[in-house]
Amino acid sequence: MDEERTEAWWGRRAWALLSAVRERAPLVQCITNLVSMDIAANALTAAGASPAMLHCLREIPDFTPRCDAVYINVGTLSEDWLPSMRAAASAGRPWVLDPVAVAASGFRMEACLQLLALRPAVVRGNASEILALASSSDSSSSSFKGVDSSHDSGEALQASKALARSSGAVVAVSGAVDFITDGEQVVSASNGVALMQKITATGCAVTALIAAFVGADPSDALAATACALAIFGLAGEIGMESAKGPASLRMHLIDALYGLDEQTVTSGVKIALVL
Ligand SMILES: Nc1ncnc2c1ncn2[C@@H]1O[C@H](COP(=O)(O)OP(=O)(O)OP(=O)(O)O)[C@@H](O)[C@H]1O
Ligand SMILES: Cc1ncsc1CCO
Ligand SMILES: [Mg+2]
Repeated sequence: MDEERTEAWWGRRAWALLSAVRERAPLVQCITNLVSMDIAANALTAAGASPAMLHCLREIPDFTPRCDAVYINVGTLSEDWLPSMRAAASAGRPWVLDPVAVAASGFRMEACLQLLALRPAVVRGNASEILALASSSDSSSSSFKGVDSSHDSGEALQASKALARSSGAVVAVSGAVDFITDGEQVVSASNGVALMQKITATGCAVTALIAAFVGADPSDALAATACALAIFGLAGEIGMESAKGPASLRMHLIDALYGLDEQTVTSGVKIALVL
């Protein structure tokens, strides 16, 4: 990094990336879990991207090469879908992995490790998922509780750096503070509200948004990932001003994402270099 990446620099970068998404409307193929399809597609559309929830193996050779980015999420993995995931990940487009509940089973861990070998640009998970993937073995971890994290994001910081180095991907750990690393640099994104954890598949939706940002500007996956996480969190903060609980936060977050303007983004995103 040559120029100094101050908080103001990140604010301008986040606005530039959101503007690029709105202008270019990147086509994002999502092979994602059945729970997340609606919120992920709506988050992408509200941000200005163009989602396509296609997962049929026979469509991938025609469709995936035309996409700007691919998003693969193993939340409701099945044997039928895994070949589609592998084919889409191998289609030569930048792609992003969400290893939901990777420690749920040996099958899921093996699938995620196979996908990881197909060189995702970005991996985004919660702390428990990144810890499990980095240690990449213990499918009977005693602290494993399902799709939600039982660890704070900071606990997975070293694991995320190790995973970034071994996989070549940018790795993001979400939580109260999101950490994003390429194995060398670590950046934090501190936007968001705790109630976002009470809306199912917000993590899946923000990973889809990361794919859209990478699709709009594949030149710097670390910056795209940090800005997508901060912008999604900022939309959560604004949505929280009108929300009465998780269901209305979901609605207001999507409205806020749609309505973000330059002043709100440049002054609202909280991204910093972690020393
Ligand atoms: N305590 C918190 N405070 C602020 N923001 C949070 C908090 N916890 C999570 N978030 C934000 O919520 C979003 C989802 O992150 P989370 O870590 O809950 O993902 P996840 O566990 O993969 O979710 P899911 O599996 O439901 O999709 C991220 O944008 C993250 O920054
Ligand atoms: C609840 C749930 N189960 C499988 S995927 C998913 C969405 C949150 O990750
Ligand atoms: Mg998740």
